[in-house]
Amino acid sequence: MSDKKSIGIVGARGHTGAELIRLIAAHPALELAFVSSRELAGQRVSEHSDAYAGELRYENLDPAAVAARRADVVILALPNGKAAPYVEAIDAAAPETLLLDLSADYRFDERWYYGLPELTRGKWRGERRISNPGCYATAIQLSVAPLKDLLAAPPVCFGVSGYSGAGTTPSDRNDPEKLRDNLMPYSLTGHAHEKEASRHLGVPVEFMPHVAPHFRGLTVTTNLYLSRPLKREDVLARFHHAYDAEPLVKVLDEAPWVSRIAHRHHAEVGGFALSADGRRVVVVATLDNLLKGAATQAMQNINRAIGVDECTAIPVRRGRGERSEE
Ligand SMILES: NC(=O)C1=CN([C@@H]2O[C@H](COP(=O)(O)OP(=O)(O)OC[C@H]3O[C@@H](n4cnc5c(N)ncnc54)[C@H](OP(=O)(O)O)[C@@H]3O)[C@@H](O)[C@H]2O)C=CC1
Ligand SMILES: CC(=O)N[C@@H](CCC(=O)OP(=O)(O)O)C(=O)O
Repeated sequence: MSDKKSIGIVGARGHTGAELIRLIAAHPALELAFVSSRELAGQRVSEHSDAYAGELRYENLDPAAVAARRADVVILALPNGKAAPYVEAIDAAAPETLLLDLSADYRFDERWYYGLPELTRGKWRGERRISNPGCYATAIQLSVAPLKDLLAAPPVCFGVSGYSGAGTTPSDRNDPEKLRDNLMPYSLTGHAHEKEASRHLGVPVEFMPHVAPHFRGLTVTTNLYLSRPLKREDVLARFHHAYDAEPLVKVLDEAPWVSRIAHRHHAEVGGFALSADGRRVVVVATLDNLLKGAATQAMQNINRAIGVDECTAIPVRRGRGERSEE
């Protein structure tokens, strides 16, 4: 009998579900027990994922059926607003299940651990309910946290995402025709990730998202006014101090490019352009919204909760102070 933990994915047809299947297929301590999709029910997972070689087929599982499987771990990768019936069924029938939700539904719920490991792992108290952060919200928080004590005004964050960020439900924001040669602004005040980042940083931020014609990867460029002047080396030192021990956050001298982050598991933070008076700094962050912005971060959180190294099955190479992925 396998001593691996069983894991199921609800919403496994989607962009993040596909990345999770890839990560789990290579995981030494996890075994894919079920994958739920209404559209792909009956089809072999191996026909849709080149990373998975087993016999498993997609199934259409309702909340009661998911809970009845009694998997050790369940990931919900559903559109926003759809998680509650699954959470309720698991709470009732299998409360010991480790449950991770990728949507925004529990990011403001005090009973759930908000898992942005580099910033919140010290707050994990063994919770079995984990809310995975939003993609832009991850980039915003990683950009602001090292300077949080020096803010003279709310940071202003300009975000540009690839259209995989908008999921697979058809909309203007994932329509390649409408995005062709275009940059589409949306939710310019009050975006959910503005509220999420403000809540978890504990300081207000202002966020202006856009979607672009590329498929995956996002950039957040953040303008921060400081309460006292800093030199560029001081800013760099703060970011290095915050992230040099982190395998999945790289601090760069130059501003990172989104074209270099697709399919990579880490976030990059760099640029650090200062105004002449040292009171304004601009920080640029990139990450792959489907990986560090979703599936990879979920895997970090699950790894920690099942008691294995946080980077298990995440392709990261460490050593000599320089961390880069395989
Ligand atoms: N895309 C991204 O960059 C990021 C996404 N997230 C969040 O992760 C979650 C998943 O995102 P993503 O993978 O992009 O979404 P997709 O739209 O690509 O996939 C959604 C999945 O949910 C299933 N689904 C849709 N509606 C329902 C329903 N009513 N009941 C049951 N299943 C349903 C779909 O499969 P089927 O229809 O076959 O059942 C599909 O498998 C979302 O909450 C999103 O906000 C978080 C960070 C980044
Ligand atoms: C381009 C695009 O549309 N991106 C999504 C963010 C994706 C994400 O992280 O979503 P959740 O917070 O919903 O989990 C958006 O702005 O809503």
